[in-house]
Parts: sequence; C-alpha cells; structure tokens
Amino acid sequence: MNDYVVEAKSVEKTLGRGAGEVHALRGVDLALRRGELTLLMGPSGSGKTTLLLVLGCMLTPSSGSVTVCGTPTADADKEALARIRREHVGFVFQSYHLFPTLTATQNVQLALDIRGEHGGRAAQKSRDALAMVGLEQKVDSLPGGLSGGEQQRVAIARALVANPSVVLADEPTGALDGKNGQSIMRILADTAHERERAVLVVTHDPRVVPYADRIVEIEDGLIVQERTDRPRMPTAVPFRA
Ligand SMILES: Nc1ncnc2c1ncn2[C@@H]1O[C@H](COP(=O)(O)OP(=O)(O)OP(=O)(O)O)[C@@H](O)[C@H]1O
Repeated sequence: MNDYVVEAKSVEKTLGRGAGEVHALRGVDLALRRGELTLLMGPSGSGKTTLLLVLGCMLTPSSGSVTVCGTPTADADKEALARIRREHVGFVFQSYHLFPTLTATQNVQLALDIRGEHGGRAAQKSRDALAMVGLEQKVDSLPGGLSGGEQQRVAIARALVANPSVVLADEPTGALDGKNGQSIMRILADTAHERERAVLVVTHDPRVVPYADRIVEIEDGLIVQERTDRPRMPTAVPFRA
C-alpha cells in the first residue's frame, strides 16, 4: 500500500484524427499523494488539461495506465469510469460551471444527487460544505448575485461535498483577481493539508506557486521538471467573506 491516490504510468494520449492528430501526452508518469498540493504548469498546448482529464478518468489514455485509489482503470467501461469519478474525484474548472437558476446550496447538492443522496440531509451537507469555504451567509444566493471568487468557492464546495480523495482543478484562479485568487488557493491548500486530499492544480499563474508542495512542469506532452522547493506560503489571506 502506498500513499498514492492517483498514479499514472507511461501515459500517452492521442487526440484528433488523420491530419489533425495530436500526441497530447507522450509517456507521462505522475503520482498524486494524499496531503499534497501539486501544481501542473507548462506552456499553452503542452497537455495540461489533457493530463488532468486523464487523471480524473474523463479521458481514457491511448496507452499506459491510470490507477485511482488502488483501482486500475484500464479495463473499466464507461459506467465503471463514471463510478470511479463519483466515488473518488472532485473537479473544479476556471469557468465555475454553476447552474444560474439554482441557489448555491442547490448547485452543491447536485453533486450529492448524482450519488443518490437526496433530501434534508443532503441539503445540510451542502450548506456545511459552503460554510467550509466561508459562504455560510450566501447559501441561498443565485450565482448571478455572487462575485467570481464566491462562485468559484461554490464550485469548490461542490467538488468537496462528497468527500473525494482527489481534487483536480483546471485554472481555478484564471478568471479571478489577485485577492480572490489567493483565497481560492488558500482553500485548495487547506483541502490538501488539513483534509488530507490529493490536490492537483493546473495553472499559468506564477502567483499561486507559493501554495504548492510540488511543481510539475510539462512541455509538449512530457514532464520535463519536478520541483519541491518553494517560497513561503503567504499568511493571513482572509478565508471568510
Ligand atoms: N479534441 C482535440 N482534438 C485534437 N487536438 C486536441 C484536442 N484537444 C486538445 N488538443 C490538442 O492537444 C494538445 C494539448 O492540449 P491541452 O488542452 O491539454 O493543452 P494545455 O496545456 O491545457 O493548453 P492551455 O494552457 O492552452 O489550456 C494541444 O496541441 C491541443 O491543440
């Protein structure tokens, strides 16, 4: 038994067909550990999103293997992959992906609905998840009444409410100003360190580097560097609204 929540070995992924075929990943080895926030950085088109989607079982590798919480995904059919995602993976995207006509609580609760959890207990869990990201005053707000940073916190609450072992975030600060971006990174770092999850953040944003335990750099579908040295994390970024 190791500490790895997600382990990718020799992963290759080809996208597109014929003249448009692209070797987006060309033999990637990467393991994500519990309690660690990993940043995945690299130039545009280097394969970051593709790798995140492969690690989260949204895309199947063309070759190589991905193991999630000890379960190899190679022989999993669509349904089995969906089950692995439901049981183990939380996703956060740059554009939040919230439903505009649902309240913050209802948006979070969707993540429980798809897992068969309904009713008052699910609503309470959703409000608790929103409180965890400092949004206890906004549980009944619609996305349109929330700032970008608050909407991203709703998206994080939705990713965390079902207690996933791994959180995969694609440019989660990309649409936010510096202060909101920092409070999002603080929440993701707490998710790794205090709630003992494996967290992977894809980013271009050098301001998030201080939150990382590990920085992995990808270029042209290959991991070219891994670093664990980092400057000190900024202190006292307000967690609550
Ligand atoms: N559906 C697709 N069909 C064909 N090629 C694709 C497809 N999706 C992505 N690609 C190509 O695969 C390569 C990797 O794309 P990917 O989105 O993973 O890069 P990225 O590092 O996340 O880029 P960015 O930082 O711009 O978001 C790029 O060359 C991209 O053009």
